[in-house]
Amino acid sequence: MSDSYSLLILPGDGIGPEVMAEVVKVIDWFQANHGLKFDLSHDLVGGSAYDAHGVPLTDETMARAQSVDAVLLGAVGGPRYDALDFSVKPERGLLRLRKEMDLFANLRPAQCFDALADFSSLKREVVAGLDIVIVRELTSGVYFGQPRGIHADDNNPENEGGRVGINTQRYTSGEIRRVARSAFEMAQRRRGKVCSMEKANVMESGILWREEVQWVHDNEYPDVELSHMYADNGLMQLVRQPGQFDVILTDNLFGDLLSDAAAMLTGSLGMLPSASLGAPMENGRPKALYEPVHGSAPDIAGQGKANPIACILSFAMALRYSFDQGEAASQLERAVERVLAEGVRTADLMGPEGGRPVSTSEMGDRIIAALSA
Ligand SMILES: NC(=O)C1=CN([C@@H]2O[C@H](COP(=O)(O)OP(=O)(O)OC[C@H]3O[C@@H](n4cnc5c(N)ncnc54)[C@H](O)[C@@H]3O)[C@@H](O)[C@H]2O)C=CC1
Ligand SMILES: CC(C)CC(=O)C(=O)O
Ligand SMILES: [Mg+2]
Repeated sequence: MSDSYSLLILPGDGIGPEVMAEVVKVIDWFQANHGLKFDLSHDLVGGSAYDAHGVPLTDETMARAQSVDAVLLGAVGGPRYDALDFSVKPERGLLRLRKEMDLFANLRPAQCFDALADFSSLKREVVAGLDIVIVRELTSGVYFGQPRGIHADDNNPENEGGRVGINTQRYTSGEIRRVARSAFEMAQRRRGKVCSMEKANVMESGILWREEVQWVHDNEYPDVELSHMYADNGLMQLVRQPGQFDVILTDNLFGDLLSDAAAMLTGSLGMLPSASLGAPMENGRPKALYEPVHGSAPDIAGQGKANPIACILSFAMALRYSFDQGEAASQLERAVERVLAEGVRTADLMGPEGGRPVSTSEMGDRIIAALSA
């Protein structure tokens, strides 16, 4: 194992740089107090890369991302870039990173800290103690399938407006099997249950998904309890009785929707971290990108209101999955838990009784203080 880990920091747009600044403080703390050494480099992605270079991700940044131990990303996008050509929209930069690094397994844990059980929009008894992981396929499906585009619908005089928009849901059996293995392995380390979600009742890709997940289960992980659910029912069940789930395995689009909904079980979208992992490299560790589940939150950007916890907990996932520093990861998670238990809240976590919310940087400082305590 190398004694210094290389980490590429891509803050991105909107609240991305604000929450990332707090993560950098946390990284500095671990360097100063934990004997860990990080070789940090910073670069642009999304709208900020477009502003500087005319593209949302340069080839140079892509090459750097391929060469480091891990990438940490804030968020991309914003209304300033809405009118750009689709090919250079900020989100294309992030999708290129995911695709070219082949980060097929997106782990999105949703944990309800006890101190926040009253801040979810659901009742305390529904969310208290919640601890689930969504394993979302990240490099295929309808976000990447061909054909795609917006075309003239020339031979269809009955189409008022005359255009057609196309996206294609496409999955190969190999793509399904490899992400299924990630979910089963995650379940083996947890409570041993996987629920796979698709729409096999109306989509052929859903039928293939169900069959291949079942195949991987029966042939390789028969010890894990596997169930299948249609994704629409799955989302309903997630808000009805989330505690019935351990690991949820699903495709790219459904995973995107399910994980934003799962965020509200934890109190705020500002709480949910994620790890996007590829196959193991020669050193045995996976290619990896860590990022909060949330976006660039243009409605609060630049105001010091963003909750940095999702991004900080994403770094905890990096400590665990890329740097083999499970104890340091747990220490950081406990520091977050302690700060929340002390009643420290950013604005997104304020209950109806109000109180004074802390700023993004105050929250970062409190977490550092808890690490030091
Ligand atoms: N991974 C990424 O970089 C993602 C980027 N986006 C992009 O972000 C932009 C905004 O998208 P939205 O749909 O508004 O989603 P969003 O996740 O940026 O915001 C949704 C709501 O949650 C709040 N929120 C999000 N993160 C928060 C945090 N850390 N602390 C406090 N409140 C927070 C926002 O203020 C907003 O009210 C779009 O351009 C979208 O494409 C969206 C999702 C993921
Ligand atoms: C590329 C992102 C904007 C898509 C998304 O919302 C996500 O991955 O959570
Ligand atoms: Mg999303």
